[in-house]
Amino acid sequence: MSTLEHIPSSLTITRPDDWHLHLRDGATMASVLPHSARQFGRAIVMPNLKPPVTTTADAVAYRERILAALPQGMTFDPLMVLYLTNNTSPDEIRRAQDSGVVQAVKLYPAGATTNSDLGVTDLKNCYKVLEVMQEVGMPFLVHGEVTDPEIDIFDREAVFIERVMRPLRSAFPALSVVFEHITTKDAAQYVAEAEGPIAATITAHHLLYNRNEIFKGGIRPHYYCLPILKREEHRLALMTAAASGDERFFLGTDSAPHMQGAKEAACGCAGCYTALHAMELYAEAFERAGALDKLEAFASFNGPAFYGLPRNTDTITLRRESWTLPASLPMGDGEVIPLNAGEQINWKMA
Ligand SMILES: NC(=O)N[C@@H](CC(=O)O)C(=O)O
Repeated sequence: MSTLEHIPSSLTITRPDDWHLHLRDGATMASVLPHSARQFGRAIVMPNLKPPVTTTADAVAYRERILAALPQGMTFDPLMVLYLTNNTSPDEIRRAQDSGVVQAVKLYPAGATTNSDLGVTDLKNCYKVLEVMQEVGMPFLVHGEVTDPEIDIFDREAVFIERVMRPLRSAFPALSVVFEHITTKDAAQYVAEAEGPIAATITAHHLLYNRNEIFKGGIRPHYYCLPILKREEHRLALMTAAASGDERFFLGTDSAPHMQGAKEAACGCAGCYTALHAMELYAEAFERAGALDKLEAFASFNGPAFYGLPRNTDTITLRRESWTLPASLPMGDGEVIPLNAGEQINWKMA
């Protein structure tokens, strides 16, 4: 599919799911929801609210707020996640499992990213909890970056594999782990080759861009996210993994809205907003890689297989049609600037 004549004018695939989404809460959530629900049947909803979603009761209440904010006529199944802290109890995991609402538990190493201050300082504090998760089959979603300030920001994921991921998985070999939003060839290779139940999500922006994008013609805060964009060799390895057909790799947008002022600031927040146009961006990435025929497995099959859920039964259609992204999106009482704001994009959700 390297030449234009081989590119289809439209693409109909099983409805995809987003296995890593920041919906936030309140008015922002109400604005994000229709963007995600238009494309995706379900999403793994990140728990890094302020305060974070640390209990089953919090997750149930958050899910109800999401469903109440869903526009009439739209369907969307929010899959809830607990935020692991040093104080999470094994009983909380059993409650979560019994609830049928909580699908996974998330590791935010303390200080790694947005709203991670209450995250885990040392995974050893959580071994009793991880034992129960392994026993009941609760997946562990891992933000895979060390927080050691001595480690260069571009190396934090690779160092995490050696310092945290390998010891974790040798202590809990039957624990299902999702290495969230991988950004390096090291992580792609680790996930492809590791033994046992492991998978990884990959964002659209890490498939499309390398770190030059952050500095093209000046500093461009809307391309700053965590884990940060890496070198081209890493982008290529991620694209190869996503298009390989390997069931361990699946779609997770990590779409993360921050208000314009919080990003365009002296110390701006990390996060790219892609919920508006995620499938269009993934289609663009897979088209450039000559791998449009691999998009459906990555977006719609591999995730449910890993989570033990059925595939969605309806479809979406993407047309190869250029359109211009809005320059900004009103959200709550502010504006969010989507990734590629004001630029042309070659695919359009029908
Ligand atoms: N991806 C980001 O850069 N930011 C996310 C947090 C996260 O997933 O790291 C956010 O919540 O803003």
